[in-house]
Amino acid sequence: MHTLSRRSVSAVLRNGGAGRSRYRAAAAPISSSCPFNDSVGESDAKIRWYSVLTAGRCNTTRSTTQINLRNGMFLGNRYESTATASDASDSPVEKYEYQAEVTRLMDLIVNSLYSNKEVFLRELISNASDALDKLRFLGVTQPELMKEACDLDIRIQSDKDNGIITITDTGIGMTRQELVDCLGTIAQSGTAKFLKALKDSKDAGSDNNLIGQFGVGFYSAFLVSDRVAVSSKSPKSDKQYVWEGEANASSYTIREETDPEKLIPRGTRLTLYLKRDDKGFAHPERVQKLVKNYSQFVSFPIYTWQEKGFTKEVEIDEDPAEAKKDEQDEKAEKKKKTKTVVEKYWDWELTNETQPIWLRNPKEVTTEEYNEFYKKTFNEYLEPLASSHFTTEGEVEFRSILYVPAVPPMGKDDIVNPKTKNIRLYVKRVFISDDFDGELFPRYLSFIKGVVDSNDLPLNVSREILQESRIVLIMRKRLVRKAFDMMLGISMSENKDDYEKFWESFGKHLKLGCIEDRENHKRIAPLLRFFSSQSEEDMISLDEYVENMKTEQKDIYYIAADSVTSAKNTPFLERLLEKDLEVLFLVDPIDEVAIQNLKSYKEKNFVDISKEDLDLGDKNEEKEKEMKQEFGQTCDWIKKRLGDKVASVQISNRLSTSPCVLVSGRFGWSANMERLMKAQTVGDTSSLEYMRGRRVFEINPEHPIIKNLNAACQSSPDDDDALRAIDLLYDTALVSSGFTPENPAQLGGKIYEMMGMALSGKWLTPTEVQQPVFQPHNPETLEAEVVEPVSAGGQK
Ligand SMILES: Nc1ncnc2c1ncn2[C@@H]1O[C@H](COP(=O)(O)OP(=O)(O)OP(=O)(O)O)[C@@H](O)[C@H]1O
Repeated sequence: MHTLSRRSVSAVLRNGGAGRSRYRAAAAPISSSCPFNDSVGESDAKIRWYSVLTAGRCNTTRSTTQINLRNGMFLGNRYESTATASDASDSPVEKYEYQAEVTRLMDLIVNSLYSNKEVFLRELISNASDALDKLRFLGVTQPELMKEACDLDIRIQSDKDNGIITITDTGIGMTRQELVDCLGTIAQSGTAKFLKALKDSKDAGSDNNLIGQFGVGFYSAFLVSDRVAVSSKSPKSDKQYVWEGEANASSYTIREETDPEKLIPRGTRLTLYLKRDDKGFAHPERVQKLVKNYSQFVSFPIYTWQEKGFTKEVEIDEDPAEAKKDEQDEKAEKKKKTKTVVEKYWDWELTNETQPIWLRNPKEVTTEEYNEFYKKTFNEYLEPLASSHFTTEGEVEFRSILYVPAVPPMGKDDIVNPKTKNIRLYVKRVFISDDFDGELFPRYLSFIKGVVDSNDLPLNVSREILQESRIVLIMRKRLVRKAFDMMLGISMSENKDDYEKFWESFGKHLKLGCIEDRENHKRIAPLLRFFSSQSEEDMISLDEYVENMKTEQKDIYYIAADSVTSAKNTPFLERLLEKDLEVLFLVDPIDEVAIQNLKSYKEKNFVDISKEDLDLGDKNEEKEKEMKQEFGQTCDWIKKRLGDKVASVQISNRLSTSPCVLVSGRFGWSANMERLMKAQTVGDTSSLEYMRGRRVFEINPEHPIIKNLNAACQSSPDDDDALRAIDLLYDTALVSSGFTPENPAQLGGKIYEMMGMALSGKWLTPTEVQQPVFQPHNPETLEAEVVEPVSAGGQK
């Protein structure tokens, strides 16, 4: 712990922290570049990779703000330059306008009724910690950045009488240009996410919630401050600059720091001038409590400035009358009187736990601590569903804590976007990156969060190294295995709600895994859940299905449809239900492809009951032969009528109440797949015709319609009514089997025609039917006039 002698305490108080009056600014040109891109002789592509990750802000601002070429520098929207100093400093003060989004954000923050304002400290400490991380990382290859001999730490001092808080870090700091780029614009940070969520959210009342959910980074300082000063010294520049902004202002100022008392060796000092109602935040005990509460797991020491006391004995001045009395008392002992007093002084106090939690012995870490670490590190509000803390030794050494979140991230495209910043990679405790593209986890597992600390990777690890390294490959395998162990743990837990939550949030991810990760099929399959013909309300696992299989049942049956209702009413189910065989209902668009990729589970094949050659294990060759003899000719006759629409007509073994069904060829698309493919095809769909495969028309020989047609085939195969019945039968089978009819209007026409035939003579005589009930009164305007129906024996 960094402690100061009591004498130095007052010096520290005067200088605001780290004995920094030794450092003086020397005149030197200002770096004209982005923070970490192209400075300090940087040539190493590896570093540039990290630089791009961390300094995206510079690149994005160029297009959105005006470029003023002055000394070759990008100056943002500077619109006024004035030499009037707002401070003791006599350096010129330059005024800049905020980017439009920042103004909007500031407006929101300043006028927000957000009650949990204390998050400001968490956000600012997190920025300080990031700045220290960046310095430590860049310092590996550019030791000159760390030439100032100061510890990597964060110090928070508060002045409760004046309502001022200062937060000082010894991190990477900001050059003048970086102050403009970083604090006057918004980049791809949590703040940008906040703004996006705000845009997406229709409910204006949720603004306040969103501040809490995303954090608004640096600007959260304005939740509690009227005025904020950011004094920063980058190791890439010889000068220190001060950024100053006020709540409710559309501009900020930048000037050089020239007051020697205020110079810092490296890093950034934020001074918050608190609003009248928020001055309570400057109470040292409150600051300490907030740090303990929100920033316990920041991996750099955080010191807060605290009043301390120690007890000592002091002599008491004696009362003269008493003294005289004592003198007279010869037997009295010659002993001075003392009392105990408390001596007060101020000193820095280490306020957080600095040993990273993942380096601790798992036996000594409580679930609450793991959950707290998760919430603080990943800015989460809900506890994780599971966590796993482990160390691997041997070939590759690393420590890790992984978490399964309770909810998916905001944003619809996350399932296909592996870039989630969910895994924080450290090498020997140095933070390296959280920007991965599937290197540590396959994209379908990109929702897993956690930290990984490797002892084997080099500190200057680049993306190329990550992608090609054998070490990373082994790490990935182990991480994936641990992630599956966690998920299996949730699935086997007695608390069924947890797995339901998990499945709702990440079920789709696992199904994507069936398609993308053949190697882990055995791990994914037990985690899958489906509705079934015997469980329409609660999803079942494949294990439950297998346990419920009939002794003679060889396969796992499934049907894909667009809903449970469609699935349970499909004609394909008829015989299976009769035989009490369970059928899985695949109602999510991705289900069918996922199951087809799995192929089997516990040596039982998945069988689509809407495809040809369905074997229900009850083949009766004798009966089949008989049926063929009786209906063979009818099958040929129907095939002749339907032509190329079907590949063949066969006698069905899967129907009991429907007359017929249209099944897909074994290797072709099911009706469900055909529907999905059509929905996804843009433009001409004719190519789909080639890909959909063959269709087989199956007839139910027990059904009266088929029996009737069989008779027609024998007696009058050319009868128009019989042929039209075949057409209608085909079209109806198309619809009931889940396909889309090629010409729905024509099908409607056929049905009306049949209805007409069925109803003719039932209520009206043929002549009455000929008379229209409505007649145009005036053919030009087509206005209709109701004509009283003729009542000639029939009913209206
Ligand atoms: N203490 C600091 N030292 C160095 N740079 C800082 C410091 N505080 C902020 N910055 C710079 O200002 C930028 C803006 O900070 P801000 O907090 O608004 O966003 P962020 O940290 O990038 O993301 P988030 O919104 O998630 O906090 C940071 O990216 C960083 O470059």
